Amino acid sequence: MVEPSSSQQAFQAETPAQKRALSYSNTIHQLFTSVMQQKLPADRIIGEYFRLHKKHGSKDRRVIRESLFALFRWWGWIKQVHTSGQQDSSWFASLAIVAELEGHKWSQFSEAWREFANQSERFNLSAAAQTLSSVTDKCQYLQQQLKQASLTETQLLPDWFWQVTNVEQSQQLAIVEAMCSRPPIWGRAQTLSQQQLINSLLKDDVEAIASEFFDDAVSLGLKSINLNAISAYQRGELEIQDLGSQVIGQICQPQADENWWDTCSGAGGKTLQLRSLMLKKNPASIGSIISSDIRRKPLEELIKRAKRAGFNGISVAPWKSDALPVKAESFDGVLVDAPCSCTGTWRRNPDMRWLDNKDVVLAKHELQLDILTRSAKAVKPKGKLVYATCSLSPIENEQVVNAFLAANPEFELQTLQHPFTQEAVTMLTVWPQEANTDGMFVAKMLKR
Ligand SMILES: C[S@@+](CC[C@H](N)C(=O)[O-])C[C@H]1O[C@@H](n2cnc3c(N)ncnc32)[C@H](O)[C@@H]1O
Repeated sequence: MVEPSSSQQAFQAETPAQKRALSYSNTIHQLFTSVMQQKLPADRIIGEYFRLHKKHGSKDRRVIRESLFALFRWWGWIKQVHTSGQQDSSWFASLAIVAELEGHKWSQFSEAWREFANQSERFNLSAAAQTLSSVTDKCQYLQQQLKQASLTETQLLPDWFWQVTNVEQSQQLAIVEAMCSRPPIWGRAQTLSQQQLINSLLKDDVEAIASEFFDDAVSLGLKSINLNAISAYQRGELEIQDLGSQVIGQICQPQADENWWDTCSGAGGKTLQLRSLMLKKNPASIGSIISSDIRRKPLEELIKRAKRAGFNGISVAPWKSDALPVKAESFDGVLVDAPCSCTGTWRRNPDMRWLDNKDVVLAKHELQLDILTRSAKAVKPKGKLVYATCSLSPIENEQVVNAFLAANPEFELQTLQHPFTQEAVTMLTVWPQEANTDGMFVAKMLKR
């Protein structure tokens, strides 16, 4: 971590709000610099900071966290303002601008940041005259504030994102709009019905809304929640899983008596969904799932989560995509949720779009194809093979599936109905703007 700079001496803070605004600014600058220099996720840096600095109350944490994430969300524009890296007038301008762009409620602090910025001749910032709801409104507001800048909406995502995604121009604005807002927290009713879960959450003062797309999905809104204070979570009746990610289990459509292999299960978000879907079809389901991953820790976490839900039928088999850890040609279904660039999760991690570069998309193609090819050997005749990623790039998606199919003609693509748009497709990309989710990709193949 870098030491906070002594901006207090350079900028005149007289009122209590100005003093507080300077103190927040120091902390946010320290965290921002750490993320950029160490190239580590902002979530991790901020989590570690709050663990070590217990003095911050919940309001302080909110101002610091939301301002930090906002800087990354709007960095495509802000980097044209804050060019020095120092805690100078351009830094205060950046803080004031992102508070305005996000409509943050702490106007006493954003006013102070604006006053500090305006002490320099470079800036003459004013608050927005009205609520800025669209990215285009925001672009126009900022362009008026910064006459020398040349701003466009597509700058809010790195150039290389547009190069690796083949997005039609008519769709670009909708994608930027989604990528510059946060999706809600999505949950899944794991052992209860959707309505039973909503009723149970209400008792813990959490208002959940039923998803119109899946009868076990609920939106828990945008406010951060303390899961440990929610009884449905403690009893394993609720799992947190983005709605885009839930598409994958729905496409797998496991039958109650099937056996599945989840080859890159991580901590088992999708394993648990598969088992829940089996048990909802038949509470006496004799189906089973074997979950594998290169990392052992998440597999331990998966066992705990399965126990919390009271799920039988789940076991783990670590592997590192070498020799099969399971019996060949023995599974009704194999799910390959492959490691990828995670560009589809940028709404929740806006810093990653600036920390990563094009290489993250180009680097995993061979590994993805290798994992898919090896995993496919476990599918039995007439069995299903599902390939998924949370990438929005055809390089990690369609190109991997096409290369696999060319070398493995015994598999054929199945036509799918996109659950949000109802389109019939063979390769399904969930775009974040379709249903307020993360982005995902899925293709389902059948073994002849
Ligand atoms: C997209 S994540 C899986 C997320 C998980 N399925 C879920 O729903 O929460 C990809 C996983 O692949 C694992 N992985 C990476 N390389 C691997 C390899 N060579 N063999 C097996 N698993 C691997 C990672 O550890 C990571 O947990």
